[in-house]
Amino acid sequence: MSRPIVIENASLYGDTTASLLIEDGVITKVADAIEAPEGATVIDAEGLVALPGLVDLHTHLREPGREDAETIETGSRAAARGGWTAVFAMANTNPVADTAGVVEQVWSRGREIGLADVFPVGAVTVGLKGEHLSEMGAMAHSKAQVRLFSDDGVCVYDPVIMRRALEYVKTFDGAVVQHAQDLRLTEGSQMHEGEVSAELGLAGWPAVAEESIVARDALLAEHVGSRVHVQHLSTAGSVEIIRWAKARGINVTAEATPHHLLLTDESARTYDPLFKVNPPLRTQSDVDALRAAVADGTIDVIATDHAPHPAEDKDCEWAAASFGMLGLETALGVVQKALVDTGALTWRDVARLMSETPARIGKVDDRHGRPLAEGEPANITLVDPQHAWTVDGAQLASRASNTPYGGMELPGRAVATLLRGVPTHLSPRFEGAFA
Ligand SMILES: NC(=O)N[C@@H](CC(=O)O)C(=O)O
Ligand SMILES: [Zn+2]
Ligand SMILES: [Zn+2]
Repeated sequence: MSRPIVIENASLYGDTTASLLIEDGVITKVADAIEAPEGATVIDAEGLVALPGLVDLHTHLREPGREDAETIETGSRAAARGGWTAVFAMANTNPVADTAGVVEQVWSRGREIGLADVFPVGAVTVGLKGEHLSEMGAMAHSKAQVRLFSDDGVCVYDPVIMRRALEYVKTFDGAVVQHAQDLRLTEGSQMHEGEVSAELGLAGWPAVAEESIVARDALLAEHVGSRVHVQHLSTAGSVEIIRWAKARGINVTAEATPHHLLLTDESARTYDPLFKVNPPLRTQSDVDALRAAVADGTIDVIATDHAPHPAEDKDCEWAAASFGMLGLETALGVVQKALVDTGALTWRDVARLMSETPARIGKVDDRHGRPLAEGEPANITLVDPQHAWTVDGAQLASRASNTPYGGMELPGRAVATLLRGVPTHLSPRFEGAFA
């Protein structure tokens, strides 16, 4: 049995101040003051915000196959440092996570490492090729209990395959998670299609390439009475379509990434491929629409799309570089900067967007995204909103260092993360307490 932990004077959800007692991985008491039991570790959380452990619905861990970019271990460590207690690992690995064997391997490796719960997302189609449905049922009934299926990296483009996938996931209450990108409209695309792409002479990626698929899939989900989740929403038009679909009662949810909530296509002027991402960074008016949608609940989740790439795939000219950027360790700070410090979100909203709702969509809300209350599993993130820090790609836990925020100051960060009462991340100020 581990030693009990007392977290004193934390600001729960940024609202009320309380102390928490944690015993055997469970929150056993929440009170104004708690007398520490014999042998307990006591943490002074004055000034810190306590949130339920964060749940990332969109992570790339790269294992198996691209361990030069990230492993389940380095990615789990990055997750823990970023305040995440659970991550959903995308299927675009090598081999692709399109069988029960691969998803079980990823799930078990996550358990073995123990720094975050790793929930594999299964591929919708065999090899992400978009032609034949994968063995979704076998993945759902494996010990990984897969509920989310995505060909992320590529769009499930064929409407008949998409329809069948939506019908199939209904049998185990799953969802199809879509990377909405019309393949024909984005052939050779390098960045958002607009004034900046025209000036820079880079091939454009029109907003309609995303919006047309979002609209199609909302209609397909309605037609077959199934559930669809749209990944990395990036345009104002996509927000309008999701708003319309929800008003119509369609079972659709959507996520936005921290980078689409902070950065714009103006950053492509640097020609630095660290800003090259799929979908591309859009305009300020798109960013404003995404922020408003996150605040009013049209967008349900903030997910990182943490996409590690080795230096050789980013230290090259823009057109040759891979799409994607790191996100796990910077997400909280970016969200605080873009949304909390600007007054758009409260910390309670952050708990909903980055823990409770992703846990519900991923069907792990019996374990994650739980209330900070007695009897609940002690998955807890302590955030220091005053702990400003300057991002340095070389200092991140990820094996890769492709962060677009290098040199940027972020206002706050996770200073402690507990997974079932076990510290998976402790900033230096707490290391002594646990020594
Ligand atoms: N987002 C990205 O730019 N890249 C992701 C794929 C994806 O999320 O579509 C990757 O796997 O590198
Ligand atoms: Zn994607
Ligand atoms: Zn992705």
